[in-house]
Amino acid sequence: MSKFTSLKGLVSLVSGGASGLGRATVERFTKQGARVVLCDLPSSDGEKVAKQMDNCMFLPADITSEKEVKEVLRATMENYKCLDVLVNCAGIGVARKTYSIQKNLPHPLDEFERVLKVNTLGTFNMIRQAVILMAQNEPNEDKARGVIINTSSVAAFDGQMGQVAYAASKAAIAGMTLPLARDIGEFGIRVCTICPGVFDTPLLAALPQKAIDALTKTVVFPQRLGKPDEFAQMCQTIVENPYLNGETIRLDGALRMV
Ligand SMILES: NC(=O)c1ccc[n+]([C@@H]2O[C@H](COP(=O)([O-])OP(=O)(O)OC[C@H]3O[C@@H](n4cnc5c(N)ncnc54)[C@H](O)[C@@H]3O)[C@@H](O)[C@H]2O)c1
Ligand SMILES: C[C@@H](O)[C@H]1CC[C@H]2[C@@H]3CC[C@H]4CC(=O)CC[C@]4(C)[C@H]3CC[C@]12C
Repeated sequence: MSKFTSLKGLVSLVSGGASGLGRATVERFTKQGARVVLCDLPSSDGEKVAKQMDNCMFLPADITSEKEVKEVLRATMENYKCLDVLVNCAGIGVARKTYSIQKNLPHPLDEFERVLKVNTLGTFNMIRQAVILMAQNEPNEDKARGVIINTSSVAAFDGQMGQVAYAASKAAIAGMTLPLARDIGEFGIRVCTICPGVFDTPLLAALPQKAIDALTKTVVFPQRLGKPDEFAQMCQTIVENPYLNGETIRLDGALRMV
């Protein structure tokens, strides 16, 4: 069976794999026979989560650190001799308006910078180093060597009040998708980005229940929060469809945030 027609045996690196959408991706990929490197912060549940799964190892790193990501990729090569799939799930959110007139305070610049650094720079840091490994892979019959999946958000297009930093960071990830595909297509590496709507994860749980209920009511169909495995299923679909490249895919039940 040609490589990438199933997840079986593929060496996959999932950032943010200790929680939420990343964790669901690690679970689905390991169940489908992939060998998975779970990358997350040292302070995360990464070690515990990896131990609960077959063919999964935890390699701690802050995705914004060039040195730490380089070490994760080195260790991936040492343990698995290659890297086939990268799924970038690691990310943070913040709720902050551009200007709080009540406090006469503008959006803190360091907060804006932090969100862009983790979500956008961190995602690119993973990609720029993973490509080096993928480009060394033996190509399959279709000359394919690797697949990269990024996580943006519907906020990239329907950013709400208080989400200027988050929306900017996610719009940048969506904006990177096509130029990345153009840059690394010559190595046989495909790039796609998923824009999730509202999914039932610890990140969303930071919202008050009333706000979660209000957001859920704006999902057209099915009118419920997304299940993290539905995100993971989209990751599997992207890996297994060799003609899907350079695309940004909304996965949101037709939600358009107001
Ligand atoms: N949950 C949603 O409704 C939703 C919707 C759209 C997009 N997203 C995006 O999906 C991704 C996953 O979100 P989630 O809901 O699973 O969140 P989550 O908080 O459950 O998981 C995020 C994971 O990323 C890790 N992480 C954060 N900063 C990191 C860093 N610097 N280095 C390494 N790991 C880091 C965290 O430790 C955590 O394990 C995020 O990028 C988020 O913006 C989530
Ligand atoms: C579509 C999703 O990416 C966003 C929709 C609502 C956002 C949340 C809004 C409240 C924020 C509170 C906070 O300080 C942390 C981040 C948020 C939970 C934020 C995360 C992204 C979503 C879920």
